[in-house]
Amino acid sequence: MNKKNLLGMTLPELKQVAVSLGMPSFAGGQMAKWIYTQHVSSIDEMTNISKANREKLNEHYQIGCAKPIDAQHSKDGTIKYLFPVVTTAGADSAPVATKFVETVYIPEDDRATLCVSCEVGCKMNCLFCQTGKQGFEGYLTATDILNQIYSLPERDKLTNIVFMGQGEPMDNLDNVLRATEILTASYGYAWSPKRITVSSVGLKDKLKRFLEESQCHVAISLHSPLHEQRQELMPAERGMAIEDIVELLRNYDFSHQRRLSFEYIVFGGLNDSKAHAQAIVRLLHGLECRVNLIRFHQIPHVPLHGASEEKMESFRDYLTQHGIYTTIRASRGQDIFAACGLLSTAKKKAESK
Ligand SMILES: C[S@@+](CC[C@H](N)C(=O)[O-])C[C@H]1O[C@@H](n2cnc3c(N)ncnc32)[C@H](O)[C@@H]1O
Ligand code: SF4
Repeated sequence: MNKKNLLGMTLPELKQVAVSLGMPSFAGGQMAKWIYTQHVSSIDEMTNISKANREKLNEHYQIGCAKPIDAQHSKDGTIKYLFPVVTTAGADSAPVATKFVETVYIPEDDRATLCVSCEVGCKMNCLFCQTGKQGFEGYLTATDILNQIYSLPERDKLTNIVFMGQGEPMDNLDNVLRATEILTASYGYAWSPKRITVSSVGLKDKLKRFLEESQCHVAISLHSPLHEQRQELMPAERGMAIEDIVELLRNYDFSHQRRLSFEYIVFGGLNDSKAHAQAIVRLLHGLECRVNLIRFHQIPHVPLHGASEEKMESFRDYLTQHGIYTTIRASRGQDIFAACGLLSTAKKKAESK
């Protein structure tokens, strides 16, 4: 019999588990503490729950955590981990297979960021992204999203989490929302939503739901302010155009705690002209946001190249001078293929056998 995972359950669900096994409902609160505060790896470690009750729990449930099976170290301190995950065919479907995802730990002077994955591969097929080239291989459960944090050797050093690994968060929204709820709930990790950023290409209806149901920071992958060109780079533009994404975002408040940013890979000779910068200024006019310029990380068989450093700086300066605070994001972990858009576990299954 497949045991159910406790990691990824909300407090009401843990209480429900307790009651269903004839335990008092407060045992659900005890379980939440053991899991989300103590990070136990087995039910037997929950020592304030009686042995008889732990035995009952063990019959049907497990924690659901799993250590990374590989780690690659970059010369800049970035570490890329390979986690086993049990994918599902749909948000509520039964497990289908064990696959792998990559998770990137990025230490800096005063912070440590974890870039987590929410899918194996991705359906969105952006022209410039290695994960997109992998194709879609399955949704991660909330257990497996949270396990990337739970079982991370540097877990206690983390200051920030970004959903910028493999997959499109809006395409696996139920599980992403469940994970962010547990990360921010007082019974869970009790993190401020200000420490979590969810990055998306923008999917119709899903983005709206995310904006309404979460308080986490939002990053939108922009890459071109022009409909035709964005569509060529990112097929998702056909489902939700950038103008509609921006219109939707205008309904929410980003002037206080919650931050909105736009990510923009600067491709040489493609989207780095003054006309592009002007179009971005027009598109984002009056919206409280910032722009992050990203260096293109070259992937095989794609006829795109990154803009020069000089071009990136003048693009940044133009936007900043026209009222849009713009920064150039440092590339991290490029030597171990851990930088933005380089994650792929297409071959990992075969290699690990
Ligand atoms: C891999 S995506 C994951 C999150 C989400 N699916 C998205 O696209 O926003 C994270 C960021 O990496 C960027 N990215 C993808 N491929 C890249 C590449 N080859 N070089 C630099 N950035 C890339 C994406 O555009 C996005 O802004
Ligand atoms: S950039 Fe994001 S949405 Fe596009 S293919 Fe890569 S992971 Fe998917």
